Amino acid sequence: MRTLDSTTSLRIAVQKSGRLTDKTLNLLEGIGLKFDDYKRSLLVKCLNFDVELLLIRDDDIPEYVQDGVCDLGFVGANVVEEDQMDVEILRGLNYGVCRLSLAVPKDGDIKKPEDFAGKKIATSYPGITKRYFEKKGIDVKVITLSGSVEIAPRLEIADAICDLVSTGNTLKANGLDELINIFDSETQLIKTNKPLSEGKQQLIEKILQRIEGYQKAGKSRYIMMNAPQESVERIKEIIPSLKSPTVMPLADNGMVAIHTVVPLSTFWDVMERLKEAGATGIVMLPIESMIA
Ligand SMILES: Nc1ncnc2c1ncn2[C@@H]1O[C@H](COP(=O)(O)OP(=O)(O)OP(=O)(O)O)[C@@H](O)[C@H]1O
Ligand SMILES: O=P(O)(O)OC[C@H]1O[C@H](OP(=O)(O)OP(=O)(O)O)[C@H](O)[C@@H]1O
Ligand SMILES: [Mg+2]
Repeated sequence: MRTLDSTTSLRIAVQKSGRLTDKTLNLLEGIGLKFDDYKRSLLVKCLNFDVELLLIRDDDIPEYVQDGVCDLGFVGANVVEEDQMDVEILRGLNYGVCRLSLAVPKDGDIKKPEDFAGKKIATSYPGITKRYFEKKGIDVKVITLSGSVEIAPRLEIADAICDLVSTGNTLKANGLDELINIFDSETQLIKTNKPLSEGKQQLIEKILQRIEGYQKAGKSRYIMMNAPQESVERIKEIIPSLKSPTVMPLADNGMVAIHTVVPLSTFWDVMERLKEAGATGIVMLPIESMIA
């Protein structure tokens, strides 16, 4: 086992190849970390920070972080919850959003949790599934499969399944109905509980602040518009600004330029009302990062 001292780089575990890989690497690049060609190696040096990425299977990430082989890891909450490792969850990251659900063959006789008593449930998440039924005091037989779980009822290996669902298309394609959502998941940033050097702790703090800025920016848009001076007060009322808008006079008499930031969720509503209030030339720009 590696000893964690100030001379080693901050090591971050990332899924090597799967649903979380591109989004995690985009996030890391989005907060300003630059990497060499990460497709070629399993251990990738960061070019501008004392950081390295370890690219591994997602199932291995919580254990690597628990053992201090990696200091941080990006992994689904479903895997963290399944493995019950001793790690700290630093924050949720709003991607890889899915749920772990119990699903049953259409028109079958399982309709509620009690109906699962004595039934066989196929899953890649035996820990979460068993704990769910143990809490309810219902006896079930859990069959662990590493993939293609949805096919198990048709092969008569199981009466029901417990698997990840997002759109529900995979369930539908296999003639299954989603019955009970037992766990909501998203990607999480996890940290080792092993002692870390002062330098690493500071770097983690910096990474966390940048992620916060990056997440806020993703949910906001910078907007610019022109408007008659007399519309400014009405426009200010419409814009649910994070900060008060910047208002600048234009060369055209009586016209001003207004710049501000709006939450993406309200953008289209705000845009329509701004037009009604007399704003013209409305431009929306994505924001790369927002520091408080
Ligand atoms: N349909 C989905 N929609 C959104 N997120 C999902 C979906 N399916 C899985 N995820 C999330 O993405 C993570 C990785 O999924 P993926 O299918 O790439 O894992 P895997 O096949 O176990 O990969 P590995 O080879 O690394 O073990 C899951 O643990 C879960 O958190
Ligand atoms: O509700 P849906 O949007 O259809 O998504 C659900 C499917 O996504 C995941 O599999 P994935 O596609 O990652 O394949 P894998 O299990 O083979 O890795 C999960 O295991 C389900 O099978
Ligand atoms: Mg996996």
